[in-house]
Amino acid sequence: MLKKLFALSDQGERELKHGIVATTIGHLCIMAPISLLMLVTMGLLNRLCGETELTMQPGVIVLMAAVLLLLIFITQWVQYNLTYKVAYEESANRRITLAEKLRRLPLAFFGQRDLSDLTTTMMGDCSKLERIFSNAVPSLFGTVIMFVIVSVGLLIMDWRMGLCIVLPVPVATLILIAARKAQTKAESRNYDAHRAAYDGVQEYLDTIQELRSAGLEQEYLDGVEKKLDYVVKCAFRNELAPGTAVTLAQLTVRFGLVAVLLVGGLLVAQNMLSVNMFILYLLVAGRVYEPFGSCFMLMAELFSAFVSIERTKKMEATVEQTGQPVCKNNGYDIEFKDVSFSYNDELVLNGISFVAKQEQITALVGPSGSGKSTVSRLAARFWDADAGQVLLGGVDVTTVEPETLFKNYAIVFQDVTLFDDSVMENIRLGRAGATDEEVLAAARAAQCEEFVSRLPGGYYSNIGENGCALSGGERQRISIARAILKDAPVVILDEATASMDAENENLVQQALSVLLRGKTVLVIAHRMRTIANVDKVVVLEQGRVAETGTPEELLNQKGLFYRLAEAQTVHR
Ligand SMILES: Nc1ncnc2c1ncn2[C@@H]1O[C@H](COP(=O)(O)OP(=O)(O)OP(=O)(O)O)[C@@H](O)[C@H]1O
Repeated sequence: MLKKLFALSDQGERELKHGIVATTIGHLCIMAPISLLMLVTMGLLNRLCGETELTMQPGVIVLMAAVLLLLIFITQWVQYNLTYKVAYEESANRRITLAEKLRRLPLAFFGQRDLSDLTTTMMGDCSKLERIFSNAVPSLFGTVIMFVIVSVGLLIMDWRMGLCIVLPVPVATLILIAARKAQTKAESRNYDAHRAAYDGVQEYLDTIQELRSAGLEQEYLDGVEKKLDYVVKCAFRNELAPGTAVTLAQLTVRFGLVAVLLVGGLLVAQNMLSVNMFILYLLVAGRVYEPFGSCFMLMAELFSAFVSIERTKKMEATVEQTGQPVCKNNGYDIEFKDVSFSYNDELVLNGISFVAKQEQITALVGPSGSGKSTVSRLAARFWDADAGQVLLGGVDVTTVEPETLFKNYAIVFQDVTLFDDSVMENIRLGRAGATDEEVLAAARAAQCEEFVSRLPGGYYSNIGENGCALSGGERQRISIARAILKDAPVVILDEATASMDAENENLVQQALSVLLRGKTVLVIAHRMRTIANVDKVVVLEQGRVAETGTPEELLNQKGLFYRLAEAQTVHR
């Protein structure tokens, strides 16, 4: 039950149970001094009443107190060790499991969740659960179990006085449960507000150049400020809901002591209860609610943690991309067989069929938004098709584990991602373990030499966050060098040469044409110049294949391809 409720591992559940047992024993030990207090009080009362015989020797009482203190220390030490161990280990495991999960998720998942959402789940939610497991859960369960045991004893000894002590606790718990819905709502709203503010600040920093040049910086900052104000409001409301409920609950349990005083006094006056029993219940009532003070607060914290647990569970439940660890392909033809695909229920590819043959360059052409990039992403199983099949050398790509499949592909994306590292390491990303000489050869083939020689440290120069120290064309050449280094049998070029000047583009085209020989190449290019020498063109229009053929055949057909080519000639 604990495993399911708190999304724990088997070991985590086991250790949490041990922690709960230790906490319960700890709480019971804390209750034990009441019996000692009772003995001392009764001894004092006897003395006041003139009796000379001691109920218990002072030495025995001191010894018992020492034993109890030792017991309390041991149980608390065990409880502390167990609960903190389980909390930190579980948290580390949870983060590793989530990271592993992310590795196996389709890219579609990242399109639906933004970065701050994922970061919050991986870091924020995990930290929150760490706190909850080290603190709230064992203490909460320990307190409840201790209270049930003590309550049974109290009810057996005197059910009337027992009820006075027991009843306020379920009433206080009901108050907290009733407030839970409002608390969960406030917690979700608070989370969304934080995320929106985080996104706003992040976007502001990412787009500061554009905002400044458009004179919109102040306007944008006003928007961010509003989001931050809303965060303050939400955070306040988020504290208010559980705060009110916890205060009410704590007040309710205090009525237990009042009830013991009133009912007990009345029963003693009517000779229906002994003074000793009255004192015992008074002592118990003064002590038994103590753990509940912090417990109610922890309960409110636990309710809020359920929102984090749900988010974590949701992420863990996302369907992974699985498949065989081997790809038994026969050659490297890429075939699309009646493939359809939607982003968020919006159909963007509809019954796409074509073959991109090995040792040939196949160009995907079409107006903006016609689905070219989507086709290339499906070819490498970044996403899985909703219907139809994508085959690599006759093997359905959905039957192969993505990591195994990716080994066959070298991809040059439209948006190049570079790391805050040297040129050398950024290129080496194409093939981990490549020697410096191999990296340099790939860099030269991609025409990087000219701009790298201008950098102060050459290939060892740091290029800043996402290559901010480089121009668009230079970034793309690094990306091409990566692909050259990887030397994979299938190459996908997504607008690979878009940011280069004519001179550079020609040089890179030369390098690519040598590299691409004998490979299956799928190239997305808007410029007709870049596809003049391709073997086959697949023209897309609104997610369908409009035409296929060689560039000459399509020009002669005078269809969409011809019109696109014409339009570019006119506009050049
Ligand atoms: N991650 C995404 N989420 C939702 N819709 C998307 C996503 N990526 C693309 N689309 C939509 O899918 C359609 C096809 O996009 P795609 O990028 O494949 O077209 P394209 O032909 O490559 O366009 P372009 O030439 O402008 O790059 C477009 O309508 C686009 O808005």
